[in-house]
Amino acid sequence: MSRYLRLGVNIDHVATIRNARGGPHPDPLRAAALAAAAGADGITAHLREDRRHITDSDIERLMGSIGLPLNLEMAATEEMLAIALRHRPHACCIVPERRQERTTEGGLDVVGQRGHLRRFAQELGAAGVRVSLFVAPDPAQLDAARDIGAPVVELHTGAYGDAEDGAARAAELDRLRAAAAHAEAIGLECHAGHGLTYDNVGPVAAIPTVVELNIGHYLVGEAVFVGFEASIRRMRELMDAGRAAGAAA
Ligand SMILES: CC(=O)[C@@H](O)[C@H](O)COP(=O)(O)O
Ligand SMILES: NCC(=O)COP(=O)(O)O
Repeated sequence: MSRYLRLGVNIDHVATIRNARGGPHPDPLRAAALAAAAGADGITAHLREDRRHITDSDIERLMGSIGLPLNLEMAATEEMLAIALRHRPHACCIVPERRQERTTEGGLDVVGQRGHLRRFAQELGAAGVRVSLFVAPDPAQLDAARDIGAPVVELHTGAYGDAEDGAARAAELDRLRAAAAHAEAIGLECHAGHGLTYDNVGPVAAIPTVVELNIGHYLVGEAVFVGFEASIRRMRELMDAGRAAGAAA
């Protein structure tokens, strides 16, 4: 029997639209409530160092009211650690961050930053927070994640999403499949996300050892045309269809 695949809805880019005008609308909290109504299993929000979308006040309000597990994405900085330890969300996903980047470009270098990241994994874990590390589908990064005591990895699916349809995309999918199998073999829970769309989600949902997808930008974009709940429900259908196809294969 195939494992349930959770959907974490990332609401960052609702805040991007709000911040374009500086007022309160559209409110990411309302988006979180709609996501819950549409069947999301969790809410993901990335508090960037430059606060370009989600703000401290958003995190505070989300913690108080969403009724779904919150996955706080954050860089491995002292400022973010203090915020996470103050709020103690259900989960923290540690991500790499560059102020100049347009979006999260790659995975963490866990191999090179083992010492630094170990303390974050330990302090957050001791506070009861589920820690995940956002990494490229690279077995060496997964081994390092396990070594420093992180229970979960989230595979960066951006390269897969950006790849041309055909051989390049198939190669990226193979990397994701192999990394997800490796995660299971070494005892890590495996999530995936970034750049997933209606068109590319199926094959990732079919990977049996991936148990959570975090999806945001595309859902918010589609919401402009069909509404936020409808975009989430459609994504959920496509995830379920992908999962079922994977189980039948
Ligand atoms: C880490 C990650 O993938 C998400 O946070 C998502 O991409 C939205 O945030 P950015 O677009 O600011 O990276
Ligand atoms: N960690 C990935 C995430 O939360 C959503 O990424 P995207 O769908 O906004 O690219």
